[in-house]
Amino acid sequence: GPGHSHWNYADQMAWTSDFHSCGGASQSPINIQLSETIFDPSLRPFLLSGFDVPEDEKLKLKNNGHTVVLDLPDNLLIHNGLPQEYRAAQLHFHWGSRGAPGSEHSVDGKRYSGEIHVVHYSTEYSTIQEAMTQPGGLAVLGAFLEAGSEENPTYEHFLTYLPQVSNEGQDTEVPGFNISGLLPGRMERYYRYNGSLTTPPCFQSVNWTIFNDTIKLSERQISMLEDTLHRDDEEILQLNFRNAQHMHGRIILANFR
Ligand SMILES: NS(=O)(=O)c1c(F)c(F)c(SCCc2ccc(C(=O)O)cc2)c(F)c1NC1CCCCCCC1
Ligand SMILES: [Zn+2]
Repeated sequence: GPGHSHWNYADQMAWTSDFHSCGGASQSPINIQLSETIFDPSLRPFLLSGFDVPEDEKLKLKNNGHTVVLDLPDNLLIHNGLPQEYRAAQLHFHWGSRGAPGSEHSVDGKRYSGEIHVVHYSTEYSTIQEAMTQPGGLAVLGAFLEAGSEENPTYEHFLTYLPQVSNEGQDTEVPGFNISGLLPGRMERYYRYNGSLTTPPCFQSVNWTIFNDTIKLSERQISMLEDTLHRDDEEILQLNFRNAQHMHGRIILANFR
C-alpha cells in the first residue's frame, strides 16, 4: 500500500521518522523472557471456524517485497481464546537465511528459523483498515517454524507456488486447504501480550498470541522459504524480521505453567 514500500529491514531505526507509532512504548516483536511471564489460567483454547477452505476456493498468494502473504476468505473466525470474535484477513511469514534464524519473537533469547503470523481483526469493525487503528482491533496468532525430520504436507500446499511469486509484486492463485494445518498441532498453550504491527505503520493495536508448540518443516521446506523470494532490485528477500522491542513495563501472560 502507499508509503509502505520505501522502508526496509536494514534501516529499522529510520522507521520512526516516517511512522511515529514505530517509536511507541508498546511495540512488537519482543523477547519472551520466561522468568517474567505471569500465569493466567483464564486464557482459554481457541475455537476456529471456517479454516478448512475447500480446494475449489482460490486464495491469492502475493510477494509484496517484504514477505509472502496469503489472503484469506472472510468466513474464518476465531472465538474463546480472545476477548471478542475476530475475523482472519491474511497470513504471512518471517524468515532468516541459510544458517541464520529469522523469527520475529524469541524465547529466552532463542530465535527460531521462522515465524508464521495469521492476522485477524475484530468483527466489531467492517474493515481491517479501520480495526488496525483501534486498541485491540487486531489479533495476530504467531507460531515458530523449525526444521524437523519430516516434510510438512500442509505447508507444501503453498510452498510449491513460491516460484510463481519469486519477484516483488507477483501474485498467483492457490487452491483452498485446511489453514489450521499451518498452525501447531497443539494450540492450547500460548503466551499473550499487547503490542503492535511489526511493520510500518507499527500501529499499537495488536493482541498478540504466541504458541508454545512449534511447527516442524523439513530442511528443504525451510530452505524454500529462505531461497525463493526476491525484492524489486533482484535482491534475495531474507532476514525479514524486526529487532526485539523494549517492554516498557508490559507483562507477558502464559496460560500454562
Ligand atoms: N507482522 S505484521 O503483521 O505487522 C506484517 C509485517 F511484518 C509485514 F512485513 C507485512 S508486509 C509490509 C506491509 C505491506 C506492504 C505492501 C503491501 C501491498 O503491496 O499489498 C501490503 C502490506 C504485513 F503485511 C504485515 N501485516 C499486515 C500489516 C500491514 C497493514 C495491515 C494489514 C494486515 C497486517
Ligand atoms: Zn508478521
